[in-house]
Amino acid sequence: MSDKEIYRRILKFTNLAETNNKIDLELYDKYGVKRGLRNKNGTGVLAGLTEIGDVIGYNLKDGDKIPAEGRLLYRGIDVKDIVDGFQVENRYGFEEVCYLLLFGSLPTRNELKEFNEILGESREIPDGFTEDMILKAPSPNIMNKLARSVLATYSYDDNPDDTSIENMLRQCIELIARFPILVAYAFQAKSHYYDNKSLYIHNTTRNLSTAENFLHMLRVDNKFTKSEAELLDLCLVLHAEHGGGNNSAFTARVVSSSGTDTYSAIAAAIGSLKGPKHGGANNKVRQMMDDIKSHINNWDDKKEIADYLTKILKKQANDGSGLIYGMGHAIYTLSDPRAVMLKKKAYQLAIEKDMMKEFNLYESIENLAPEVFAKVKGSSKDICANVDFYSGFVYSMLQIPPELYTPIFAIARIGGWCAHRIEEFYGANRIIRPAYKNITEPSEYKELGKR
Ligand SMILES: CC(=O)SCCNC(=O)CCNC(=O)[C@H](O)C(C)(C)COP(=O)(O)OP(=O)(O)OC[C@H]1O[C@@H](n2cnc3c(N)ncnc32)[C@H](O)[C@@H]1OP(=O)(O)O
Ligand SMILES: O=C([O-])CC(=O)C(=O)O
Repeated sequence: MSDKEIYRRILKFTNLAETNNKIDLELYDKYGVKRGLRNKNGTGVLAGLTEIGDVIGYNLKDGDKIPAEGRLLYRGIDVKDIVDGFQVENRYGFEEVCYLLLFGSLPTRNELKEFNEILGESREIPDGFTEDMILKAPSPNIMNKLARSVLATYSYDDNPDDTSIENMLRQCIELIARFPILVAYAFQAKSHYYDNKSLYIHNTTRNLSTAENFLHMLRVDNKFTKSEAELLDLCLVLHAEHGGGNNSAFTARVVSSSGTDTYSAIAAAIGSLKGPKHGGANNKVRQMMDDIKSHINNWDDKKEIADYLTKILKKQANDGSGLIYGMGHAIYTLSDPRAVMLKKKAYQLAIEKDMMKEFNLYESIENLAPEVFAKVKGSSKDICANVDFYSGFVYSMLQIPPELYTPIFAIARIGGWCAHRIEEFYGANRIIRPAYKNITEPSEYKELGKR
């Protein structure tokens, strides 16, 4: 059968699939179902307890949501204080944050040293893995390759299904240590096999920080500056964790709750993070900005920008999704503290690199989007720039290519996912199994000839 014929038949089935998979949105109200596990006022349905991350975006007064500036706490400590703490001591912070997320308290100097040494030792990936699992099976998408590499790791692990806490911790620490390598090699394979570039497979290092090691593996000449590594380290710290309800952590928790192995749960979380409404939004912001730049004549003309944002919201421009990527959040209302910090960095870098024209365009979009959103959608929902809005701009100034924006998010978030897996497994210890109400009328099976 020709491809054309297959396509024609699929189109026919598409109409059926479309017609038979629509659920009348009013039924959600009728049966009291919380669509997207969200309450009427936009707050999330309470689905669990956690001690890992706390995301604060509003206050509740008599059941009403009162918008507030955003705050993010890791194990009860404000992420801003964590950042100030390691920066003032002129050291890297990501490993300290992973320790905090996994074990629940800040490490002493000696504990941090021991933890860093284990991470360094765990970077070594199994013999033959790079050749057989990465170079022989590249992917045009690094997140896809990362998920497949995590699943493939199962068959290189002598004890993959042992869910004792010590074995799970070993697997988690190895994944935290190896994500930068898996991402760097997946990127090199993609560049070589899909983009016709030379292949660079640099050996990993033991004594460098996670951020330094990643830049070392990524750059053709292994070179990077201290300030570049510090900037990447800050990005990793800011992306490491976001509570139990964010889509990828919740995915890791749902999958873990069935009792399955670490690799299955983490591969599923990677799949979630890849989505354009979650971690994939950072690359979508970059594509949207390219689209906006190519359609707007005067980047200083606020009306022209607002008109184009209106078109985006009406699904008449950009990718037709109707979304202004990098804007809006399920919890934050007035501000996402990570976006505030990344914006400051973006501003400093824009001055240094003579990119203020571009920075100003980002800022205009950030400022105009909420009012255009309110006007077009007739919604009183507060939307602010989220972590994905300025991160790509920052990465671009580190000469990091766009296809690595979301994988870098994963290199950071593996810390949070592992903490949530362990907490779900040992804290909650119940298979997550909500209910779905079936709303179809019962019908009879008919013989093939009588349909
Ligand atoms: C790391 C992260 O995951 S941060 C988030 C990254 N994602 C993005 O930047 C993508 C753009 N933003 C969004 O899609 C949303 O703001 C989300 C998914 C992040 C959060 O959404 P929520 O706050 O839960 O809003 P919810 O899904 O209830 O949407 C309410 C309405 O606002 C719309 N909306 C929310 N944000 C946006 C946006 N940025 N652009 C256009 N419409 C938006 C929704 O499409 C929906 O419209 P509808 O009722 O017509 O279907
Ligand atoms: O909390 C969310 O819904 C998404 C988010 O910002 C994150 O996971 O970092």
